[in-house]
Amino acid sequence: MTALETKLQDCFILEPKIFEDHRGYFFESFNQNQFNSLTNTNARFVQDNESFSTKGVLRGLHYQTGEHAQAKLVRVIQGRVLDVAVDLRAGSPTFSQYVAVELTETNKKQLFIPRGFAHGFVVLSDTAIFSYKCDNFYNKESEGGIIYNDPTLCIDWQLAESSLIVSEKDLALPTLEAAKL
Ligand SMILES: Cc1cn([C@H]2C[C@H](O)[C@@H](COP(=O)(O)OP(=O)(O)O[C@H]3O[C@H](C)C(=O)[C@H](O)[C@H]3O)O2)c(=O)[nH]c1=O
Repeated sequence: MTALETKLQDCFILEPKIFEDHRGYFFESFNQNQFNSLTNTNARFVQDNESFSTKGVLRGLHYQTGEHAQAKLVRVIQGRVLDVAVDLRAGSPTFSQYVAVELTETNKKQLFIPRGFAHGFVVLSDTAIFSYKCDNFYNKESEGGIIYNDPTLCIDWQLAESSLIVSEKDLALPTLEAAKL
């Protein structure tokens, strides 16, 4: 496993070591010791999530507030997504900046998104299975979010707006300016 810190402090791209042979492949998708030493955090994940989406589905930008904030370690098991993490940490020198990383079944890259970030992704392949670990439990009452096409963030989702599939809930999310962070 290797880790590369992005321009957003504490947000890392992780690349596992893949062992391939005539049968197929094997890799450790998560190793607590390696994760801790590579990211210099000791996030302890307590919940795993999985979602299936078709092309153009955009989920996000989501976060949980306060003591229910979640750090996430995200990856793609099948397909190809553009994954986006937005720095919303109070006082951060990179506040409102984002990183966008293609996570695919082929590159097997993972993105570690610290607490205090908003997260979202758009599906670039026909379908995608998205799997991620959270270091805090789901808490519906503390759910927050930013509208995906926020004019301040100016995120390039790579797909035409007309091809995006967004839930009613996500379409109703506030702008960064209006959000209660
Ligand atoms: C997140 C979550 C949801 N749910 C229930 C609540 C709804 O009845 C249903 C679908 O939830 P939602 O529409 O919020 O799912 P996504 O739009 O995929 O939300 C996720 O997408 C972005 C990309 C994220 O990073 C978050 O983890 C999460 O907000 O699952 C649960 O029971 N537990 C959970 O942890």
